Amino acid sequence: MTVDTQPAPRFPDPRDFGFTVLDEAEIPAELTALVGQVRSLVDAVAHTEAGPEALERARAAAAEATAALGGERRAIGAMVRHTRPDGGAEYGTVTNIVAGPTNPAAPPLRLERDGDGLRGEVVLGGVYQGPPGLVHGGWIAALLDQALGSAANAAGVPCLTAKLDVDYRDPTPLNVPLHITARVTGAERRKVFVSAEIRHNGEVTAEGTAIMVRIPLPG
Ligand SMILES: CCCCCCCC/C=C\CCCCCCCC(=O)SCCNC(=O)CCNC(=O)[C@H](O)C(C)(C)COP(=O)(O)OP(=O)(O)OC[C@H]1O[C@@H](n2cnc3c(N)ncnc32)[C@H](O)[C@@H]1OP(=O)(O)O
Repeated sequence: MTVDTQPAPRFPDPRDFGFTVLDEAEIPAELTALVGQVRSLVDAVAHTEAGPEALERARAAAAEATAALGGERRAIGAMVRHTRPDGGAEYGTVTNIVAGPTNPAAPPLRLERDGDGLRGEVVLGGVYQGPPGLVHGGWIAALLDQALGSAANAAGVPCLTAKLDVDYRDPTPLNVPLHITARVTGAERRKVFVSAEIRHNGEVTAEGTAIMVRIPLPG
């Protein structure tokens, strides 16, 4: 048996490649609170049965809130740095649709290191619905892709998904804690092989495997 004693490579600093990077501590608490409020609003709008007057009041308040933010916008591609307890850094885009901390459309999924992989927990409400009472299959794939990509990137290798396979084993319910795990299972030249699962109550509802391909970085 071969034991790999190589330390994981350090993820390159995206600033060295022209990306804007903010530390997650730089995200104002007021923005985090606003993002949470907008998530609640989206859920309320999607499910409301309020009458016309209440709907018009809510629309006007939403228009006012949009105007209050002015025209100042963060650049597309801006990244956020998360510093792990061991001092290492992990990066993602700040508006990532699955995990972005400033994106109200993201659940968000937060992943942390667990042994040689990652794990996280997420609850998806009715705005992630596909079949009645169940999570949309595309969102299941999105959760798995994020976990798979994060596992490969957490191993210090900037890479993109080249191939994603999803097995939908059992229906994935809404409004319950979903447990997600992901790990690197192998590597060959520029390919990194990764595997992930979504579980509810300990039962696997979906499994994903992917081939991630390392991005050639200049220099
Ligand atoms: C320091 C700054 C870094 C900044 C960037 C940070 C990254 C992210 C950081 C944090 C993220 C956290 C998590 C994110 C999670 C979400 C992930 C996503 O959603 S990714 C978006 C969707 N995916 C795409 O848009 C890819 C589109 N495809 C491509 O760009 C190319 O096809 C690419 C790069 C994948 C490969 O193209 P080629 O020209 O560079 O390389 P070729 O030679 O074709 O392939 C290399 C090897 O890969 C295999 N390969 C390529 N495609 C394959 C496929 N579909 N199936 C199987 N193998 C494939 C080939 O057979 C070859 O293997 P052999 O070395 O010969 O053994």
